[in-house]
Amino acid sequence: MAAWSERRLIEKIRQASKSQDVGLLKSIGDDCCEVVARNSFLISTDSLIDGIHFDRSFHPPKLLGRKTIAVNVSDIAAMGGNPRFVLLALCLPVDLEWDWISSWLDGVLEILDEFKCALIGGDTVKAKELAMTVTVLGEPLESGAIYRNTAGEGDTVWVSGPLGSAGIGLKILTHKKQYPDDTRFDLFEVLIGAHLDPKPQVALGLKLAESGLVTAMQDISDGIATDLAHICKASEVSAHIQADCLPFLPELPPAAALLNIDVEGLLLRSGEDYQLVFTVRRGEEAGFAKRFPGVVQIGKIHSGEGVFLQREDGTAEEITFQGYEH
Ligand SMILES: Nc1ncnc2c1ncn2[C@@H]1O[C@H](COP(=O)(O)OP(=O)(O)O)[C@@H](O)[C@H]1O
Ligand SMILES: Cc1ncc(C[n+]2csc(CCOP(=O)(O)OP(=O)(O)O)c2C)c(N)n1
Ligand SMILES: [Mg+2]
Repeated sequence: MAAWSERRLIEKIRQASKSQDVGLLKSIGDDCCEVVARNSFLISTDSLIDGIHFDRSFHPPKLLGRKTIAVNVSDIAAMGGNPRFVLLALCLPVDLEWDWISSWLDGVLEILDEFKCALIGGDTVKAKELAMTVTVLGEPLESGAIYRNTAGEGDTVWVSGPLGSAGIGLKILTHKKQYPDDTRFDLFEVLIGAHLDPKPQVALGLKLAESGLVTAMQDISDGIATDLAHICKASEVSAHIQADCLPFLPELPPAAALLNIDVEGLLLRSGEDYQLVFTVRRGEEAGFAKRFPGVVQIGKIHSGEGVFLQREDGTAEEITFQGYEH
């Protein structure tokens, strides 16, 4: 199978990236790109490394291309912004097949198109290991971005959708790698999809920011135990969440039972769901779930520090920063 070549790859990127964006003065092909700043930009960068962030043996390249952009766009969603421009830095082993990187790029371009986001530059180098770094620029609403450090006592804590799906999805894929003939997991495509092709909550993030009722927000990449702890630490408050309020898909418990994995641990600690966790200003929680279908109230902000889980049986546990660790 043919290996990739730098000139061919950059030509494919250049051809595919002819953006009509009026804010784009200079795109791919010069020392820098040049964009017009209307107000301010939200700017974030994140890397995906072979063997750490993905397993090429089961991650289809096109879906990995989508995920590479999705996890970065999710950081813009978490600030209540709109992703506009992306830079792509690629470290590629010399023997990487052209078909693989070409499909990966097709996934990148597909999701960028879905978010009306333009690829405006990057870098391509030969390297020992496969790694991709994405930088994304987004625009906040005129009313401003939503930060992590502005949750207040009496605010309620919410999540945008089911937790633990991506975590169990990864466990299923890892199991199927070892036992390819185990057909018991064929019913759990939705969980596998949550790992392979996560959906960043851009539209919801914008609506939440627009509502003026959300005091702090963050995306869930490392699990709520860690990501809610970021909000608490930055805001100098504590959060008390209810175990029986944590939302999950109906497919999760039977899949977890087959693999003998604890459901609560998946919901709190597995990460990569790219849902939003956010706080709603005190006294504004009534009617909030009706206004934003799918969002779920899971707890409340108090004084003090840390994140605490309360169970139905009356037991409580501190879970501060107990999410995914590299
Ligand atoms: N190598 C680095 N140099 C400078 N800033 C960094 C570096 N690594 C992380 N940061 C900053 O630390 C903060 C937390 O990073 P991270 O945990 O990766 O956030 P996220 O979960 O949103 O990707 C961010 O503001 C990020 O820009
Ligand atoms: C092969 C493989 N092993 C483990 C994981 C699980 N995993 C890798 S990174 C990660 C958390 C998110 O990554 P990070 O780089 O911390 O994102 P950030 O918080 O910077 O957005 C998880 C749950 C995976 N996706 N693939
Ligand atoms: Mg990061």
